Amino acid sequence: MNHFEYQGNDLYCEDVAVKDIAAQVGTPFYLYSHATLSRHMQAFTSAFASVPHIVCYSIKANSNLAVLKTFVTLGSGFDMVSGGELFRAQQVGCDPQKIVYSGVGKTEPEIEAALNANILMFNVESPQELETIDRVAGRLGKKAGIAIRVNPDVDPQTHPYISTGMKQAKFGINISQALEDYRRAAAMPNLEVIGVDCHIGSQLTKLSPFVDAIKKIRELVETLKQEGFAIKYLDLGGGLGITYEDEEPPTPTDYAEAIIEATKGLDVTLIFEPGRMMVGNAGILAAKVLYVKEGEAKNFVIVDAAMNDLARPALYGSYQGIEPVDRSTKERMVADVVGPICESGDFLAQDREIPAFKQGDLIAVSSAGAYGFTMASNYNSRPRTPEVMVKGDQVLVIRQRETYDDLIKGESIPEGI
Ligand SMILES: Cc1ncc(COP(=O)(O)O)c(C=O)c1O
Ligand SMILES: N[C@@H](CCCC[NH3+])C(=O)O
Repeated sequence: MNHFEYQGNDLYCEDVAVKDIAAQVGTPFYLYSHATLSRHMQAFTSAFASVPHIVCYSIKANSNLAVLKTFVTLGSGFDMVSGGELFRAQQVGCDPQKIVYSGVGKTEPEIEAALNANILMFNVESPQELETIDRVAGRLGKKAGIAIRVNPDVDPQTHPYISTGMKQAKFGINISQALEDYRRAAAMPNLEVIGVDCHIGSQLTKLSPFVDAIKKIRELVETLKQEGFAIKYLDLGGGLGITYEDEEPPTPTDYAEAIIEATKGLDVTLIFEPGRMMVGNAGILAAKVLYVKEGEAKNFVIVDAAMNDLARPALYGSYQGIEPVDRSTKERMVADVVGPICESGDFLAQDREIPAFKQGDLIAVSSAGAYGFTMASNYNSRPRTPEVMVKGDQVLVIRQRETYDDLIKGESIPEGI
């Protein structure tokens, strides 16, 4: 359920017509519904109400400060993966004891900043990282709370680029080696082993990979406890999928039931790092049709948003819905929806049956709230889009459109060239 619905022929976000926002901010723009963001967070937390847990929203999915603040206000913590994300978390006043830090390439300055911020836990992804965190913590006179990110070698049955929990992946430490590394960590003076972590991939539409991973991890948690490790947290990562086209992912309630059952008796606080399911269907990318070109082999609807604004179709061949902002046209056409970028991979949809759009029409690219703006670039020197949040009848511009001056910020022309 989300709050993008038609009233008559006009697409609305909550109480505001999308066309009115386009008139105000121009196109293209990202648009998020505050009510949908809140609803998703509440659905997730209430599904786990019966067990001790912390929700650490995964910043990378959508890192706009207003989105982060919305979640913090509802009690969320964060899963972060860089110094930049820590900075964002601090800007919105997140409780550092609800921050976990994942990622295979944490630098010393980033580790130092996270220790100084007093975050809850580092999800450690390699034996060398253990040593580095121990050294940096020693230098600062601090103890670092750590979990090892365990790679359980489970197939998440998702796109290979976003599958992380198989042994071919760069992520985590193989489950067969994890116990040994836990023992090594226990001997390091500046580390405090407090958890076990696992994240197997993104856009999962079945429960079985989550459950299979937990079965493997459970054994490790039990062994660690028997050996005297004080494992307080079991971080199960994110990964719950959403409907882009016709997928039927588990609901938060189904997911919670399966997880609660699979972790029964472990006596730990569960940590979750949901990203996509919180924000994906809470956002659209709105764009305007520049040209409709009828070709011999294909028709093209050329819009003013492109792969630099929304990379997912170009990067993963992924499906994003294309909806009219005014649905009064009943005629249909089959076309590629493409942007102005000079790449043949610059498409938002291919061979798609869509309304017979005309020059000047507005389109909504649906399910664009996750990994949309956060993966945008300035390729072809295109200023990045504004981001707008609607809350009831309020239109809140939460990021301005970039200017040409923003594009060249930090560049210089050295004398003599
Ligand atoms: C460590 C980690 N946690 C959480 C997430 C969020 O995943 P999702 O957006 O699929 O919920 C990701 C991305 O897949 C991740 O790499
Ligand atoms: N960027 C990916 C998800 C990456 C998940 C990161 N851990 C997507 O759009 O589907």
